[in-house]
Amino acid sequence: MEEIQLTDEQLRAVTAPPSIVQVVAGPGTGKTRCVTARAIYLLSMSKHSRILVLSHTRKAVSEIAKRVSVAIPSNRVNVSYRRISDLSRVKVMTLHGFCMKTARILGVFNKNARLLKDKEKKEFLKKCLEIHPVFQEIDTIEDTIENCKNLLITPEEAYCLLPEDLAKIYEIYEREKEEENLFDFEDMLVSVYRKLSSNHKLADTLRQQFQHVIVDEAHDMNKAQYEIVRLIQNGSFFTVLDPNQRIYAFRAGGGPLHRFERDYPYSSRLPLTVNFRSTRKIVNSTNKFMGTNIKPREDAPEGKIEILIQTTWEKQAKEIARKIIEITKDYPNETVAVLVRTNLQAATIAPVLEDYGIKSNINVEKHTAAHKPPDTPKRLWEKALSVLKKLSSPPESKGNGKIRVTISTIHKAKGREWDHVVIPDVVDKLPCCKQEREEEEKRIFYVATTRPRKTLIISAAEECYGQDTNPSRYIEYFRS
Ligand SMILES: Nc1ncnc2c1ncn2[C@@H]1O[C@H](COP(=O)(O)OP(=O)(O)OP(=O)(O)O)[C@@H](O)[C@H]1O
Repeated sequence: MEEIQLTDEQLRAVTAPPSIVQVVAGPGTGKTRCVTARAIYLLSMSKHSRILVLSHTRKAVSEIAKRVSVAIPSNRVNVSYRRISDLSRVKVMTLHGFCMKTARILGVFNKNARLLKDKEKKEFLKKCLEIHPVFQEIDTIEDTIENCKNLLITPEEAYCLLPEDLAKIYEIYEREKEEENLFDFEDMLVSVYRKLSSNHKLADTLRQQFQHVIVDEAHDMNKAQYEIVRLIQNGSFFTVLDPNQRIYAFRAGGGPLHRFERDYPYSSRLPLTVNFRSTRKIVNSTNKFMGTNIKPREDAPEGKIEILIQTTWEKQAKEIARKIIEITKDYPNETVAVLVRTNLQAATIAPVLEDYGIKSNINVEKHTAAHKPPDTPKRLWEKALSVLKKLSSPPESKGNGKIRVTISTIHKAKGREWDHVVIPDVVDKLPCCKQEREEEEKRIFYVATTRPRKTLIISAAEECYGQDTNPSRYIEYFRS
């Protein structure tokens, strides 16, 4: 059993009366810690209450579930130990998992309906494009349809919002899918929302099931998810969020953020102001970069930030490998992560590290797939692939084979932390990467730079995947 230590401001959030509470706080300030402590606190308040904790990723869900199962609250929180031992009253689920389960309970799809898996979806969409050709990249069409559904926009409404061709293909996709008795991932959200919003009795039954709803990382909820949670919460609704870590806008995430205050005008908004994760230097630089004012914890060490600039991508990758060997020699039991924007970066850096005896656990996202990104010219793509081959040339020095690092996309790294973090390819325009809007790119970089506990290494090359590049302007904020 592990006691959860809480500061005064964390304690205030955890023990706020069960009503509508929004904890708005920066990275490393203990939001996830508060989610865990709040679940246990609510569990202890009544022997009948049931608590639903929702998060976005399976990793986050298993982490919260693990923490809830081994945690006891700080002795400053008055709880009944007998009550908190009944963990069956806390359900920790992903938002998608919850919607899937609810869809099944509500019987929103008929018995023979089949889920259209991601891989099949593209093939299915191609068939629809034979009925009505649209001269756009298939990925763009797929994203558009997905986003419409996440925003609860019907095909009829899409005609007022999108170019006619895109609205038409959305309409055809929906029609053909229904005819073939198929449904996709987003249908689960849309159908659950429609069923609950049109049948108040059903929504009421669900509301009786959980007396308290807690949502972690609420800044990445899309409209469909937000509306569903709104329909099933019963007046005790605790959310934690950081608007500066909103990195799923490209999938319509974060849209409902501004709705919260309007929908819940009497909610309590509680801040957390101290970062417990990172060194002073990291907290101060990320503050400067994002214009935030988060305090480092009192005993935070000064720490260091290193900037590496190399002439070529290959030299950069080798320098990163050497740095990792150096770090793990000094701190053999500490964790190291290389955080990237794209699957291609993960695929290209892993073999270089391996040549140096560094093994990688790769954690990439299907939405940043390593297939050719839509706006990459064929010539550039071939060059990028040839980089992969060239990297098999013998390196200068080998590691001892015992070093392990995590290579993760930044999207998969949210909510996580490591002792040492390397961010490669911090350039103004990364080739082979479909860049998001400036503000979103900034938030993505912010998420990456706020993951390390001790060392942050920011790296760039003047040539990436065969293309001339400039080190990003972002780097200036991290120089001493
Ligand atoms: N009161 C505290 N005392 C000591 N350590 C703490 C305290 N609160 C949080 N921490 C530690 O600080 C780190 C960050 O906490 P947590 O992951 O809960 O932050 P977060 O706000 O969810 O971060 P992010 O938004 O960046 O994911 C963790 O290692 C956690 O154990």
